[in-house]
Amino acid sequence: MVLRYFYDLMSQPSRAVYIFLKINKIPFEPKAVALRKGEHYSDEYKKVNPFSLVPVLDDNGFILTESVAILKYLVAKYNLPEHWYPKTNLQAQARVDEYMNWQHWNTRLKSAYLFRNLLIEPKALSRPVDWDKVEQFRTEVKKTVKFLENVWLKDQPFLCGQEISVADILGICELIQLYAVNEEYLYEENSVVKAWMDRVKERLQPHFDEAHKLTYRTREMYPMIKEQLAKL
Ligand SMILES: N[C@@H](CCC(=O)N[C@@H](CS)C(=O)NCC(=O)O)C(=O)O
Repeated sequence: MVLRYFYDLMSQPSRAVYIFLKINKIPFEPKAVALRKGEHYSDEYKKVNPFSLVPVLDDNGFILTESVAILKYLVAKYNLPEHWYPKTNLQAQARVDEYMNWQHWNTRLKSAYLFRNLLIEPKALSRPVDWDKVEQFRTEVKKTVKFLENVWLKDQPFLCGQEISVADILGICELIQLYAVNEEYLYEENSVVKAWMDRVKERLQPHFDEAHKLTYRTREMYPMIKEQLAKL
């Protein structure tokens, strides 16, 4: 039985599932999909995912989209440890669900829009960075970081309790996207959030760094990219 995984490591939810597969030693056939080359718009890929998005899991013909659904499916299928996504404690499970629902419009939306406005859109559309918009999203990211500190991480080391869960993997993969565009000060200046990120990273190594090689490389190239964008 083959588990095939379609992903692009520049995609935050793709990295979350990738790290999760690795950390739990789940064997899979990697199917990299290069979003920058538009491979997700090919007819072949649309047969896998008509939404033209990554990530996608193909479990012997059972196709599943949406990182949250994929993570929950993997926990159940491989009977993974309770802390990733609680089974017996209904309220603990609901708390993880609560974060995963919250993050779509918060950690993910705000960080992804900032990243998009600094890099993806100016590059793809050959137009200068809209600095007013960037400032708006910086403010939004700061608000999200404050919520992480004052709500999710209030009195606990991980987003949903005393132990790491899938929520932490999703959350850190969204925030770290900002490192690629030199905006990491937005979360690093918050000591509670920074300590949480360090804690989560440590638990996910060496897979965290492996999954983020492309993010780190983008960061190295960002000063040059920024110079090019300034000339548009
Ligand atoms: N809610 C989805 C989001 C999937 C998604 O937005 N993927 C992005 C990459 S992060 C994508 O494939 N974008 C391609 C495009 O918009 O053209 C999940 O969590 O899996």
